Amino acid sequence: MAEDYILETRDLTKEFKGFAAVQGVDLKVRRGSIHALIGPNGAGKTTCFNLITKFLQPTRGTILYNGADITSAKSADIARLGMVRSFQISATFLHLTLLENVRVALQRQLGTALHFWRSESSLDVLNDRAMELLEDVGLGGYATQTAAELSYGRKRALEIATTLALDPELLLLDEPTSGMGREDIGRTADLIRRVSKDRTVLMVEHNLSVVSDLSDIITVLSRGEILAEGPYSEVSKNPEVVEAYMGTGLEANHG
Ligand SMILES: Nc1ncnc2c1ncn2[C@@H]1O[C@H](COP(=O)(O)OP(=O)(O)OP(=O)(O)O)[C@@H](O)[C@H]1O
Repeated sequence: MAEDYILETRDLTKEFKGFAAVQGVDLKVRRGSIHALIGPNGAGKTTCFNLITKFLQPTRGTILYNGADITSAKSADIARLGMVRSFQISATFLHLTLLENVRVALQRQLGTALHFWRSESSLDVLNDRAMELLEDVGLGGYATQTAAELSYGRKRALEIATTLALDPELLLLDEPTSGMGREDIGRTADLIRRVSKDRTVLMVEHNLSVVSDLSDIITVLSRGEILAEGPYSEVSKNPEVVEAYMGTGLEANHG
């Protein structure tokens, strides 16, 4: 049976003044999987994400989403197609409550459905859905607090709730545990596992313990190119990968 890929890149390449930050990348993300993109600093992970989400235009190559060529699509079109990148914390409204923050995200998604706003009961529906999303990310008990009052880890969870409000089919997570302490890392990993149940997750993540726990498939980038791909058990034993990570404790980081 043919594999079902939600996202595919072919020969994806981005050059900055002749320097190839991403070169000839053929990435295949299987529907329903948690797929991690890892690699040493400067490997091209962020550039890849920026290309996929159309923040950057590739120098050459093709990007297919659900089989459709989105290489020339606009960044704003991508979310409508079901591919959503986790918001940066700066997109959170600190003076609003958590419930209001999620409601804003839901309203954004429903923005064009004007008829929806005509009835009072539709606002209740919105509140109920916002509450559900907060509960999904473990923030049900904080709904009436302002975002400013949250710990760093919980702000990141709120960011995931506002992202889920857009009901993504493919969720792109940008270093979801960066800057977190051990407890928040564990909570975030559980959250990612939970929200991945009925969607695909592609994440750039530096914490290899999180990567090994969560990922079905790992793509290792090095100097803009794919160095290895497979489950963590294979990839972490690959001598080229170990060498690329030399001194960064690829094995030591695990567990
Ligand atoms: N706008 C740009 N102009 C010039 N060079 C760039 C630009 N963006 C990225 N680069 C270069 O491309 C390479 C890949 O960068 P990128 O940020 O994609 O790597 P990364 O794997 O995300 O690294 P990190 O783990 O440190 O975030 C780096 O050498 C970087 O200096």
